[in-house]
Amino acid sequence: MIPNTYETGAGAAEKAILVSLVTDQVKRSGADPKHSLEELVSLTETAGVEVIATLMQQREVPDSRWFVGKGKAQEIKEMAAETGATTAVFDQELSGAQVRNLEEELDLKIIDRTQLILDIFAGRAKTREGILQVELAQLSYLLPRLSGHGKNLSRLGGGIGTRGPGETKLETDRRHIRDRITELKRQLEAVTQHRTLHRERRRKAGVVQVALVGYTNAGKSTLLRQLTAADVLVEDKLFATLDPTSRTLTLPSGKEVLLTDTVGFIQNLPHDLVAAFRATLEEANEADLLLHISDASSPMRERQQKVVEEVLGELGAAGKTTVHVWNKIDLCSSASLSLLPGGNDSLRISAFKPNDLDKLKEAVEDKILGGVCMLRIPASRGDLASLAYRVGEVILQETEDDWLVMTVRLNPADMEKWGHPLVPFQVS
Ligand SMILES: Nc1nc2c(ncn2[C@@H]2O[C@H](COP(=O)(O)OP(=O)(O)OP(=O)(O)O)[C@@H](O)[C@H]2O)c(=O)[nH]1
Ligand SMILES: [Mg+2]
Repeated sequence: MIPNTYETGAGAAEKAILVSLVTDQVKRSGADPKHSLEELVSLTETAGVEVIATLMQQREVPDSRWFVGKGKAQEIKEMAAETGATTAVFDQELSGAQVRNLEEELDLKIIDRTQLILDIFAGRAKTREGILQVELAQLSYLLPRLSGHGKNLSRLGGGIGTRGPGETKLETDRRHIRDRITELKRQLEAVTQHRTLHRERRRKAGVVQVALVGYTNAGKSTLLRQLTAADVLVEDKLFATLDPTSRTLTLPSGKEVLLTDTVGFIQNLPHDLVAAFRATLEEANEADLLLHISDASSPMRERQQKVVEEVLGELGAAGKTTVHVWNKIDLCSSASLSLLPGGNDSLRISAFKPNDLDKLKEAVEDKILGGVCMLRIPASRGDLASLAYRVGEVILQETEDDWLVMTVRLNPADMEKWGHPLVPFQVS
């Protein structure tokens, strides 16, 4: 039902004009509209569509009918006629009525930023969970806009914005879509439960979980690949990763942790979308340690870091133990590096430098393995001894009569979570 290719159907690449309306509200949001528009160019190209031009307009508030002003709408129309563009992509969310009005007036397919992101996600989703999440997000987006799509969608055929629920579904009544949303939520719940059980099992077994989180294209999958030799997709495209992948990472001490790659974040990610991807992002929420990866070479690096922190906050993962990692420093000038925000918890690396990877592993080790303590365990309790090995770094182990005396480096937070059986045996 959801094709995985970006073919336009017509053979030649679809051409689009990108439009950003800078309203007072946009100005207040803290996002830089110029950078946001540049990001929209990347998103559009990721969706396999050629960008013909970008237009910006300043207005206090959007026009209720056309979103942009009438003059700007005319300009888009003329430009499309000259260049053969068939689509206009807007950087801000449009109402159903605005989409309909613009489609009729401009005779173009009208897409907004959210729809474009959803479309890319639809092309990326591979696992059952991913596919369910994307469909849920698409339907939640479409429901309030059901009347918004006019004749143009069917006339123009395939291409961006037409993937997913499909026309026949769009024509069915809202009730039908609501039922489908309920059903998708139910199915997702079942998949999520399965994932939760899996995670619980890992936790009980004392497996330390580390999640790579960060803005899209920051280098999370590259790091998973470099650190664990995992065969994961790395691409200079936005949202290359949609489904979480986990691999075992061996730390310098030989201790093993589970490292998970997650979906990237982006600014103006609609709340509905975040909610739909909650199940996937739970991986981040449940991790013992977060590696927050940022692209140090991006002109928007600080804004991107903030966006990620905001989304983590929404997910309830704000207070988690985190290592901030500035990646891609090989692409930074020394001037740009000198302006990079520092702090004790932040590292500067290039994912392609083996020394930097070692630095990162050491930082993970330091965070996970805390202070040294001594455990006195009855020699008969092999289960406790192996738990100690799994949750910490055993520095020394000796036998005294019927006791095992172990010197172990344990993280207090980890002990609190799953080291309970060891607590009565801690002697110093
Ligand atoms: N020069 C340089 N490029 C890097 C570095 N790390 C990653 N890249 C490149 O950045 C691009 C994006 O990398 P990914 O690992 O796919 O990024 P991601 O964070 O997984 O992105 P999403 O899955 O889209 O969220 C790729 O072209 C990588 O080769 C680095 O340290 N230096
Ligand atoms: Mg990725």
